[in-house]
Amino acid sequence: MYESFVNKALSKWMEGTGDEGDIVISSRIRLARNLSTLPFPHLLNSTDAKKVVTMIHDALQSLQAQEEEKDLVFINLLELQPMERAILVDKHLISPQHADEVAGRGLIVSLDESVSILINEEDHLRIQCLYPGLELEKVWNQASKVDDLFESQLDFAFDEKLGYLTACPTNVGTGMRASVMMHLPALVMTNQASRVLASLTQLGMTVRGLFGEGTEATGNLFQISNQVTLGRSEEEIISNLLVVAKQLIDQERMARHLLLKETKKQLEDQVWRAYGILTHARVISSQEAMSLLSKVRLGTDMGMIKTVSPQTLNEMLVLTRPAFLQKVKGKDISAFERDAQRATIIREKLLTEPLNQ
Ligand SMILES: Nc1ncnc2c1ncn2[C@@H]1O[C@H](COP(=O)(O)OP(=O)(O)OP(=O)(O)O)[C@@H](O)[C@H]1O
Repeated sequence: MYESFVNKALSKWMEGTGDEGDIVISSRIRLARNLSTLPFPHLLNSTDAKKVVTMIHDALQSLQAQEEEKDLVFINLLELQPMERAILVDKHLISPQHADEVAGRGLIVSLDESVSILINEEDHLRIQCLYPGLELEKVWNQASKVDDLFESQLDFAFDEKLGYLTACPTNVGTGMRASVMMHLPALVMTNQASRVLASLTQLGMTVRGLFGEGTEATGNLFQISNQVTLGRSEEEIISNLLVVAKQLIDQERMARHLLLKETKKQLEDQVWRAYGILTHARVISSQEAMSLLSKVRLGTDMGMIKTVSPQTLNEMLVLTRPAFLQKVKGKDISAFERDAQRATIIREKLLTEPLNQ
């Protein structure tokens, strides 16, 4: 069953749709929950870790017996090859940490891949919901529904004063991290990104790279999320993030406008050079591909390139990652072979979409 999740590159969050979809790639809500009867994952022995997985799997089966959440699928991560788990990371269905240590861990995913539940990652349950565009309320409604369903079957660790109890004290309270992944190339090109993003910490926000905590921003993609989970309601956290996201969208739009007004030719040159390299290169590193794809995306959003769809660009975020390239070849390949395979995939994808100037 898990094959369908690793065979296709496209997940719902990459559809390139949703509110402000030209700047906000995706919105995510993650809820951290723990069973009241067992120690947190970092203190679990392997027998108890298996017990947690079984209890959550049983809860899912009992929900399904009541005709609830029929499209959720349980996946035994031990059945997957490391390369297949890496694909789930690239699709943002699991965190890099969850792919590394798989014994005593589990995963539940919805068929459209908008919901995934990580079992025994940092907490017993990490319920995550992902949608394309700026759709925080929609993701919150979905995450909250899944949370309620599992809470109807399981006893979650909860304190009247503190709220939900979590392995890391920074998540106590709502256990919620709300985040938006934003494409901010014009703020970077006009040298405003570092200043603007640094100021977000004063507003209680964290800025992370493409794969979350401890990862670099690449391709001008930034993940912005709430830092505080305690003493605020879920709705407050979401509305604060929404305000911040909207301000960033305005600033990015202003920077795009400025680039168009003052340096239109240079901007067009950069966009078309990026398109030219991507459609002709024979060998390309992941870093270079990400940076050029960001420019093509900007050119698409600003109406310079008319035929490349946002969905194709999002899909390439996964298709050009090492794990997927390896999967396409069906065997382990060297770094050089990966770079060559990446160039071929990008060329073929971009050139099948006829060029319109
Ligand atoms: N808006 C988003 N769109 C797509 N993927 C996201 C988004 N926000 C986070 N992710 C992905 O979710 C995974 C986990 O992200 P991150 O480490 O930031 O949060 P977390 O693990 O939920 O929180 P914490 O660090 O508090 O434990 C990463 O793979 C990251 O890329």
